[in-house]
Amino acid sequence: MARHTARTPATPGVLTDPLRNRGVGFTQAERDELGLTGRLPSAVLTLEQQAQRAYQQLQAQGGDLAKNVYLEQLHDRNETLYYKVLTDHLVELLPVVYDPTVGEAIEKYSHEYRSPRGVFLSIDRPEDVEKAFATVRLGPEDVDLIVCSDAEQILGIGDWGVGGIQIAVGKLAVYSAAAGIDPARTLPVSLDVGTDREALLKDPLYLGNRHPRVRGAAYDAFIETYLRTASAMFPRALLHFEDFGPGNARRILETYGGYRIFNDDMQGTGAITLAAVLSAIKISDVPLREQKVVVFGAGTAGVGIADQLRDAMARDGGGDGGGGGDRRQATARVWLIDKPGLLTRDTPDLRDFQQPYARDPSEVADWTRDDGAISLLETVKRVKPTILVGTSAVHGAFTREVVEAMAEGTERPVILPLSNPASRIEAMPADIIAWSEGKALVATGIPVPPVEHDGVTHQIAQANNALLYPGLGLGTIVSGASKVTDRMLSAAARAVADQVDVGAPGASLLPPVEDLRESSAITATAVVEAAVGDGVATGRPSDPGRAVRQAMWEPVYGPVHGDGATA
Ligand SMILES: NC(=O)C1=CN([C@@H]2O[C@H](COP(=O)(O)OP(=O)(O)OC[C@H]3O[C@@H](n4cnc5c(N)ncnc54)[C@H](O)[C@@H]3O)[C@@H](O)[C@H]2O)C=CC1
Ligand SMILES: CC(=O)C(=O)O
Ligand SMILES: [Mg+2]
Repeated sequence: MARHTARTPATPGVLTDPLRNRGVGFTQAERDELGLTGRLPSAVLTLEQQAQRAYQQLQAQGGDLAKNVYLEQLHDRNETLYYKVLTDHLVELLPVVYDPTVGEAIEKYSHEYRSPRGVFLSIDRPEDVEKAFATVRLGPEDVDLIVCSDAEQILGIGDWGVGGIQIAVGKLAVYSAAAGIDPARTLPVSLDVGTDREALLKDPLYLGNRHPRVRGAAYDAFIETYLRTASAMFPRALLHFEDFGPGNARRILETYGGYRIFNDDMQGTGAITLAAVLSAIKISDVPLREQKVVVFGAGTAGVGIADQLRDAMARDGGGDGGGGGDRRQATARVWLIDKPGLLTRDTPDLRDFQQPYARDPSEVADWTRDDGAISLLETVKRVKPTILVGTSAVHGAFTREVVEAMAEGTERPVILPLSNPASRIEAMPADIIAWSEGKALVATGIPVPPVEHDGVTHQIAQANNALLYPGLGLGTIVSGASKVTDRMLSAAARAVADQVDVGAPGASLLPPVEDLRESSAITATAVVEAAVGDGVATGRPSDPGRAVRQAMWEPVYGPVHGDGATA
């Protein structure tokens, strides 16, 4: 007797395409038109009702990682609904889809994997780069933004191989939720060059290339193939680089400056830190040119920050930040500390980007050394810095002694433990504020609740590049800027700082996350104006503020598109 296998009817394409799917949000007429008759329960819900249900389901998840996984599944099912939930609850959900939970999602990627999102490019098949991009079926005018990562230095948690796709996904979610960049016009990309993490290489479920990281000429050729192909196929796209290792991040940015490229860890982080410093100056009254900056952790982010603070100090001294005496003087107001302690010209194996800041050994000849190294504490005591930046991913590096020495050396020390995720922060704000007796002006990379001290509520600004790069990206897209210039970065930093009122005691140094959409629009407008001023804009809107707001996508159901439609 013939055997009959029960068959589930095939799901219509529109229900499996997250950009078009609305599930029970489709009206009866739309269901008939799209061939969905009888394929959904009878009720029709509004987007608001669907968002309520999704939010209830989200609350039932046990813990932030489970919430992240739930939201990613929603993202893969119905993108409009995902962004509706995310934007309606941005303060609560930003830490779930982004920093710090995204770090955990990346570590567990191969085990929590449900479905692919993004474009996976493998160094073992560079000839497939064009073919892979062709599968997204988007034309040259259809892509505004691509975020890629090779995942060598994810946040402060190191090399996570193909799991790094989730940092690209998370960064794009912030772009769309915070700055209204249309998610249909964005692509997350994994550049899978292998991993040096033994545990991943040995994990039978690991989903990436199972070999050590490829370096040298083959790596460079792969990056070049990516850049050449992406910019030829999608010439309007801004190419955002995220969480590359210190050896590659800056080299790629400098080598390929001719492309429309942006390194978030260097440029975005530098600009948001400059914004926090500009706000702090309004409180401390110490002019920018007189600041003294110690950076602990002189890698991609640390030296990116040093460069932007240095250029801003040089401009404040009367220069253009581009060269000459002011720049030299500003450089001399920055001290870098890395694993060997304070970096001096005779420190072995200095990286090329650290060299400009390395101190003259004669200047520190009588400073105390531990095992030959000049410590952070000794540097703080000697230099009396006004600003201390942490980008080392060393938890607890800002000890009580260090914070007390900062507070002894200057009236209102600016202390910025910027390392992510929470397990890597150099010190918690509650400690910094207590140890400095309420004097320190603090901002952190992760979201931190306010701190009460001596009758003052200190709002802790989130100095995470996410508070700046969405507006910067939107301004770059709206202006059609051919590159991201230094002036666009400093305009973004100023625009962010200008939104802050530091009049009240304990005021935050940066705008709050709940205002991120409005703040991003203001930042984007300043970026468009700077792009026009710098002569790199290819579009010149007569009213930049209006053009920015008109360009911002919102999560609402628009016209429906049947199978075969591209929108
Ligand atoms: N708040 C924000 O927006 C951002 C924060 N970050 C955070 O900054 C941290 C560093 O990130 P990247 O610069 O990309 O990494 P990186 O690897 O390029 O830099 C880290 C640097 O810290 C140094 N370091 C490690 N141990 C040290 C020690 N014991 N003493 C002194 N220096 C030490 C390393 O040698 C390296 O130069 C991460 O935690 C990351 O999450 C990075 C980008 C943006
Ligand atoms: C925020 C960010 O880009 C980082 O921690 O790497
Ligand atoms: Mg990063």
